[in-house]
Amino acid sequence: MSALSYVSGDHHSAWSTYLAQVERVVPFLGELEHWVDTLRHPKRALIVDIPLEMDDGSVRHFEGYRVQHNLSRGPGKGGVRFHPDVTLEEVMALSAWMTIKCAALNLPFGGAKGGIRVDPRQLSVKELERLTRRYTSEIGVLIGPQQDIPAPDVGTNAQVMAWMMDTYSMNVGATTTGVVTGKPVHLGGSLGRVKATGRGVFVTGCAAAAKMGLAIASSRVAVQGFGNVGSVAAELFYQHGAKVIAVQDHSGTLFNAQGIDIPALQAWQAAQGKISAFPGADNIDDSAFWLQDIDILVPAALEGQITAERAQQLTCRLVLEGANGPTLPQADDILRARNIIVIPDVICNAGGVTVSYFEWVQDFSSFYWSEEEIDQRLDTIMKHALDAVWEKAQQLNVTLRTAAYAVACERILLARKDRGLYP
Ligand SMILES: NC(=O)c1ccc[n+]([C@@H]2O[C@H](COP(=O)([O-])OP(=O)(O)OC[C@H]3O[C@@H](n4cnc5c(N)ncnc54)[C@H](O)[C@@H]3O)[C@@H](O)[C@H]2O)c1
Ligand SMILES: N[C@@H](CCC(=O)O)C(=O)O
Repeated sequence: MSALSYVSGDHHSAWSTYLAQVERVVPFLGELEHWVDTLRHPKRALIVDIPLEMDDGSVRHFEGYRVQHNLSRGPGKGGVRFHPDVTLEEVMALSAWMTIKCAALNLPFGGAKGGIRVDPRQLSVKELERLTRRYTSEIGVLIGPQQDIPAPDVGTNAQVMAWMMDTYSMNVGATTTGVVTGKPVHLGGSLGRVKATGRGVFVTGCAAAAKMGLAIASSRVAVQGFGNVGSVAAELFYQHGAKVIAVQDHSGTLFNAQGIDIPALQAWQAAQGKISAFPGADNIDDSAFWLQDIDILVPAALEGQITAERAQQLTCRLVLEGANGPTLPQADDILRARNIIVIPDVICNAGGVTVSYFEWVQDFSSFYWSEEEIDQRLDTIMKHALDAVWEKAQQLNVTLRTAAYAVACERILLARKDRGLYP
């Protein structure tokens, strides 16, 4: 294994977490181990400077990235994150998790990710549009409907995707809907995409709960992150009779032992831009979130949230990783020792990229599917992927994460091997 010169070596970074996860699958790769080093090397990493004229006339510079981790199985695919903590190493890890995710679901994509180190909440809509357009032009050398297809992630949404699509289209001189997914439906977006990730979390959660003999309707759930992923997952659990007793976002933590009224919280969040001070629950200390008496935990915010210490404290039986990389490797070991089942990010939150794949296919054929058709296909793919990984975990006697990596890495490395190395 060769270390990358541009990596910090920080053992708590998302990239370190990803590398540790790869390490755990190596004993199960057989002769494909010969190729595993390819997974430790992003194919391309672009750093861009984005000068932005602010509304007051001043100019600020922001750092942006697009990383294509692996392209062995198809064009790069993965979201764009706007967040003040974004770094190159984080984007590398997020792009690598996309490689594993797309292969675990058998989608014809490699893995990519992008981001800008910025707090989008501090920008006006016009500043955000200018920032997005300049970023899109700067990464234009890498993206394209057959090269690399961005999508939403933390801090971005359908509007940001519309600006990206429009900027790319202006630069190439033709409307190119297939360059990004997660667009508004009237601009070539797919029905079902907005709710797809949360829906996938719920569907895989139900399938896992059924295998464990855990009844959703009487379960107690805690959700960290109340954005695109967390709020939809919470809504589906609520609709199916579960009590969502704790919700946390960047502004604070809510608790209601009788269950929080999720539609009311969604309305509050939409109006306030945060969950804190919601009148239908108590505001509790953030650290208390991890101590509640629950059956199911849905981390749906950022990486590294389930530390070894928190893994010891959790009372749940099931963790559904809506977020990418929420569990540190040491915590994974503790959860396994405590018989807490973790449905890993690369399966659990794959509903989003799966419907992104549907969107990309629909854009190419200019033939659009009904929401019912999309939901049915999504549910089938998610359940099938979970079943395959569950069976693999039993066969190898490993966690579901390592089993998912075994399924995915076999596909990626076989593609690498058969494509060969020489130009
Ligand atoms: N959007 C997608 O389609 C998609 C698909 C798969 C995975 N994911 C992953 O899901 C996670 C959430 O993404 P999203 O699209 O819902 O983002 P989002 O921007 O819509 O929401 C993020 C949420 O996390 C909360 N948050 C931020 N910092 C926090 C902190 N320190 N503590 C608690 N909460 C905090 C925010 O308040 C917000 O509620 C990310 O890990 C992302 O990579 C997103
Ligand atoms: N950002 C999302 C969605 C990616 C996509 O749709 O391409 C993820 O992490 O899976």
